[in-house]
Amino acid sequence: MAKLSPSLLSANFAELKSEIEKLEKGGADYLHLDVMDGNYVPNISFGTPIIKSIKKITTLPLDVHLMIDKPERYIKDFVDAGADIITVHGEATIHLHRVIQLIKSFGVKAGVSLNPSTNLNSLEYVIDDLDLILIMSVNPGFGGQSFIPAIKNKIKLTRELIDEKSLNIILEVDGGVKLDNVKEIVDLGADLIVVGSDIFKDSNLELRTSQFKTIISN
Ligand SMILES: O=C(CO)[C@H](O)[C@H](O)COP(=O)(O)O
Ligand SMILES: [Co+2]
Repeated sequence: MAKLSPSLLSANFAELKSEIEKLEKGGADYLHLDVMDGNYVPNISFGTPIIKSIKKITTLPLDVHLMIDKPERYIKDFVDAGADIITVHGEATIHLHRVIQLIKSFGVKAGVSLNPSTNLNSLEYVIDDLDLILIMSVNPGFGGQSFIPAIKNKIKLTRELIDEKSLNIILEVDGGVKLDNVKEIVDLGADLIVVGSDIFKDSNLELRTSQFKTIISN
């Protein structure tokens, strides 16, 4: 059964506590936290102080998606802030193997994210060490973009690779997921679904979250 990780990127940050409560009531399984540095991606979002505050008001696991250059510089800070999963971009570091080991040395789950144009083969020599693979289905940096259709095949191939090797890896899909395409994405083999704008565009966050949960649980 697939799980839901709402992205707070599209939340109203002045109402963060009540918005998180609504996501929890709607059945969210994780919270997806998009950290952007204005360098690896063109946008700036938020960092450790916000994550530390969120950790105090929720029991949901924090799924931290680092869209930052040289993420090795900040892994300990995100662990200390309360991250349960830390996902780095394979394209953002020269020493991907070392970063994965660093994340795992803190007892935190390690993920690698791939941009739409990055080949799955780039994970060949690290895949056995991963807890999660995040397939980007939009170019990272902004919420509210459209799902790139070519990524459907990448999701399918990633699922096949994980299953062929009998690996215990969560397959997460992030970007452009909406009520009308989420079923297809789950059927392609995704385990963890990120949804940002298509939840927060609805004034009833709890209902919208539960609608996604109903679809992905069936
Ligand atoms: O990593 C991201 C963007 O880089 C976000 O997690 C993602 O875009 C979610 O937002 P939406 O569902 O609106 O596409
Ligand atoms: Co994300």
